[in-house]
Amino acid sequence: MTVKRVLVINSGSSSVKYALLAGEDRLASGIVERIGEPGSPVADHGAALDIVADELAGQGLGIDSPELTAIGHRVVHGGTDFTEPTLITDEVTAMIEELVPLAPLHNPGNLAGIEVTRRLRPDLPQVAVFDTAFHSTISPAAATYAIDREVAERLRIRRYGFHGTSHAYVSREAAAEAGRPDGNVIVLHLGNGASASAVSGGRCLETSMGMTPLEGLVMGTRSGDLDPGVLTYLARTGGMSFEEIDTMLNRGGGMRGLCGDNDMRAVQERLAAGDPDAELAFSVYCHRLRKYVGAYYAVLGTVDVIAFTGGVGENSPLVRQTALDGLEALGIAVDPGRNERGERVISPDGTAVRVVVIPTNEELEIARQTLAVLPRTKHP
Ligand SMILES: Nc1ncnc2c1ncn2[C@@H]1O[C@H](COP(=O)(O)OP(=O)(O)O)[C@@H](O)[C@H]1O
Ligand SMILES: CC(=O)OP(=O)(O)O
Ligand SMILES: [Mg+2]
Repeated sequence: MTVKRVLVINSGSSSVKYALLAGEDRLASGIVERIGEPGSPVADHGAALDIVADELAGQGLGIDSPELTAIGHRVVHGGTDFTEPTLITDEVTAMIEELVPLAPLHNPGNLAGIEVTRRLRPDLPQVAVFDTAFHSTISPAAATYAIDREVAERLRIRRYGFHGTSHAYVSREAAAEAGRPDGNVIVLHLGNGASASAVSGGRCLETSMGMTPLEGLVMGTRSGDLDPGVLTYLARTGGMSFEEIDTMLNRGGGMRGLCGDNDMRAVQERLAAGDPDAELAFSVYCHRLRKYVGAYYAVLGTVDVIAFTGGVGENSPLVRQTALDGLEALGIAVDPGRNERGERVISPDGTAVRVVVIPTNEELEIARQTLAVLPRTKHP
């Protein structure tokens, strides 16, 4: 049996990541960054996809390869229309287009990627894997904002949640490794964007991002949770336009807003040097995390595993230690030696809750979900 090859395209707001997988093996992968930023040679997502195509061709693994079975695309917002990976047709791209107002920073880039690869390979099945899909199981109690119901329904305002591919992959790995595939897991996905989820028996019960990827944890450049009264105050008294407010919260908030640096490595270097702005930023970041761990403990009732993932979660012992500090009464603790050495299990033996570090693999999960769709559908 030949191993099926899947090309995965992960278009973000300002980057495109790609990976070519043969079964579970990565044959090639890369990233094109700073798309559309001032001074960047990469003008838009179309230009980024050209670079991806060139890089693959340069390794003899071109998009035109007859060995390719399918192409899988990350699509950030699937609204309530898409709760499963979906074979891409003209009708599907039109529906993704309709969701652009709900994810203006993300869905246009996803669509640009889809357009390029469909043009290059109209013969191949292409599948959309949605960030929101894994969270479609959260209850009405968790999904509903307490605002006017008619307005909310008309404008599709509710909690959708994001990073679902990562939460699905990491929660499954964490539960299986703990010997508790039906267990309760809290996943902390800490990258540039950051989100938490509460998962029970493989089903998502709660997640920290909301209608957009702005709610919840403190992120690199996004504020996370905020009193909604701040928005009206900024407009009415601060004299800011909605565009300015949007930019301030999405691109000039989070760690960047608090201390000027959005990269956690830089923040930690300044912290070590005693910089008070970095100290405040770091403490706000970790306090918010600890608060969500406590909240999701209550949502789940009992917790088997807490899993850290994403660039910060995988690489920062200091964040992991600080975020879970003082939770011994809940059966949560971090062993300093294991944590510093970056071991897979970082809790001490004998504690009730296992704390683990699991590198996320969104590309592998997208490839798996892409292949899972194929037997169920016929490429038109
Ligand atoms: N050794 C490290 N220590 C602390 N933070 C790190 C380290 N390595 C990477 N990071 C942080 O990871 C973040 C990027 O996470 P990543 O998951 O790669 O991003 P994305 O959300 O774009 O996929 C950055 O804030 C970076 O500072
Ligand atoms: C949805 C989202 O926040 O994605 P990212 O972390 O890639 O920006
Ligand atoms: Mg990411």
